[in-house]
Amino acid sequence: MTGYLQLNSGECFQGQWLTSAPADGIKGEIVFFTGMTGYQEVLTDPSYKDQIIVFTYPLIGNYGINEANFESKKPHVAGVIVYEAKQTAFHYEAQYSLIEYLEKWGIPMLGSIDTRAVVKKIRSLGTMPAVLSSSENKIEQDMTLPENHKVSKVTVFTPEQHGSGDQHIVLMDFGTKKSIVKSLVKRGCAVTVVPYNTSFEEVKKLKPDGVLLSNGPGDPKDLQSVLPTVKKLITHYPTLGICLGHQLAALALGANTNKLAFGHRGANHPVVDSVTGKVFMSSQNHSYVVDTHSIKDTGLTLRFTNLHDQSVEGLQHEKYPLQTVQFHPEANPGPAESEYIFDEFIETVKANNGRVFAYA
Ligand SMILES: NC(=O)CC[C@H](N)C(=O)O
Repeated sequence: MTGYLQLNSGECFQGQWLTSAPADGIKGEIVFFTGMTGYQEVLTDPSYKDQIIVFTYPLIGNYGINEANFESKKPHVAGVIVYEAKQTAFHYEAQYSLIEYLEKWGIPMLGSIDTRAVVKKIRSLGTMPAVLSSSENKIEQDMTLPENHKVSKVTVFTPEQHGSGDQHIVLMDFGTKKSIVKSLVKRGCAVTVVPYNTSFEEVKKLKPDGVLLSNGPGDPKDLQSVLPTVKKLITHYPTLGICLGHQLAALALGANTNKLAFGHRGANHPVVDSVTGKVFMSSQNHSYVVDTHSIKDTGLTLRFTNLHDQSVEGLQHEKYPLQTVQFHPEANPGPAESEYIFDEFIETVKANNGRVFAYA
């Protein structure tokens, strides 16, 4: 059955539904992911909440969907665009085909789309609102995306415990990926995942040895209400910020964030670490970046830089034991070369030895 993708810039692409067609048009910000594999992790990463995702690799779904690689309990994307998707999964661990999985969750997937042409538009005009619908004529004129608080839709409602060990990490959940929790648990940490709006006093009662600010969807500036708490956490506990968590740490300390034209979403973004002098490939999924110039006079120092566009990939602080990264050290999808960020964090936490410091 024929379906259409219409971009806010006016172009309309005709394709074929690979799942049931959505009853009404599906609206979302259109973004593209360049990795060849890892679609299961992308679909279930809460940072993609309500976005329409274009997979640039031309054949998606070969190995199906398994039980091991979910990044959260369900898919969060609004819709999926591919050139071709496999009807049947070819992998011994596959539980569903990609099509069955999306069908189960009511997420529409449109195939036979010239994804290269779509990506070229997004690359030149930037990410934009888009609509998926079944009728060319029914396409909506009003492409404005509704204002919604995405983080409150993907955070846990009550604290959750994972793992056990001597180091207790409180994970502020702005839409965390399971791989972040796993990365801490496998290093012998007890992790308490708490709702994104948990107060400093509540976190303190949990007696953390360290705090992790998670990834998550949307514009970091929509989360002004949590910035005072984020600042207090950074000034009292060893802290690691990942992606949205990195952006929130920067905002809380007085730096600024901007929106990139079309973001970084893929599994092979080169980043240089100014401490080791080494370059590694990183897994990325973000639209916003910390403005390089804005870190001046904040006490923040630049540690990681993106080698494609020189954008900020990670920060430290002159005084506080803070490390932030724009990329994903937990990988999934993508290379695990930057996992050492977790090792460093645990070392910092251990060296701090449970001390609750309070910097002025
Ligand atoms: N993966 C993330 O945490 C993304 C952060 C933020 N929502 C952005 O798009 O920049």
